[in-house]
Amino acid sequence: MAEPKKMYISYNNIHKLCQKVAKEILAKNERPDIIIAITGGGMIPARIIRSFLKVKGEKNIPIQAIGLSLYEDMGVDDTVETIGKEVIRTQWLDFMALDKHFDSLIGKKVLIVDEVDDTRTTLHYAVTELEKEIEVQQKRLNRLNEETTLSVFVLHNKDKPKKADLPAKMMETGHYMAAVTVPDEWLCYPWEADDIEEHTELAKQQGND
Ligand SMILES: O=P(O)(O)OC[C@H]1O[C@H](OP(=O)(O)OP(=O)(O)O)[C@H](O)[C@@H]1O
Repeated sequence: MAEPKKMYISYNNIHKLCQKVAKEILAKNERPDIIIAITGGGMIPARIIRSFLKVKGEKNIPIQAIGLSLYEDMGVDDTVETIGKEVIRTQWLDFMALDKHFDSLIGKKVLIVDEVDDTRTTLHYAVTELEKEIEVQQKRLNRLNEETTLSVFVLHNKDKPKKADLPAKMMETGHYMAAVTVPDEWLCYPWEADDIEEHTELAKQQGND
């Protein structure tokens, strides 16, 4: 089988994509109260966008990390059709280190960040689990009237059939933000590059600098 086409992305390009989306978020007056980075790919974009979301006189937005990894689930029957991908949770939210008023996500604007939306399996898992958790806490604390807004920011959305969905409301209200939609190619991020100079040059040649 032929190798899929490779798309090289530079650090500068990532920086600019974060800046573009941050501007859009601030223009809509939807500065998040908390950023949730999906490790590992979401960590660098989360850190960059936080700086662009900084507003004078306002506290820095806290970043929390959740660890989600796609695990090849070979199925019981070893045929191609049964091969799926399962999400494994390796790390979750921890409010202990935050300001004491920040005891949950209830009533907050939450920005979930990852680098790529490929089959959408990971984002679906993250959003579903966070929604479930918020609902449980709302019931427990009797805070049912507070509205929580979950948004998603990814650098790249691959234009392909997805294996899972995100809430229709999120998609319809502009709370799903992909800096760019790209063909279903092999995305080469700079943090994986052996030779960053060569990588950056290839990204430049493709206009991704
Ligand atoms: O849309 P999906 O098909 O779910 O794929 C996207 C996910 O896959 C990658 O994570 P991976 O599990 O490879 O871990 P990593 O971020 O640590 O590299 C990537 O960082 C996304 O989280």
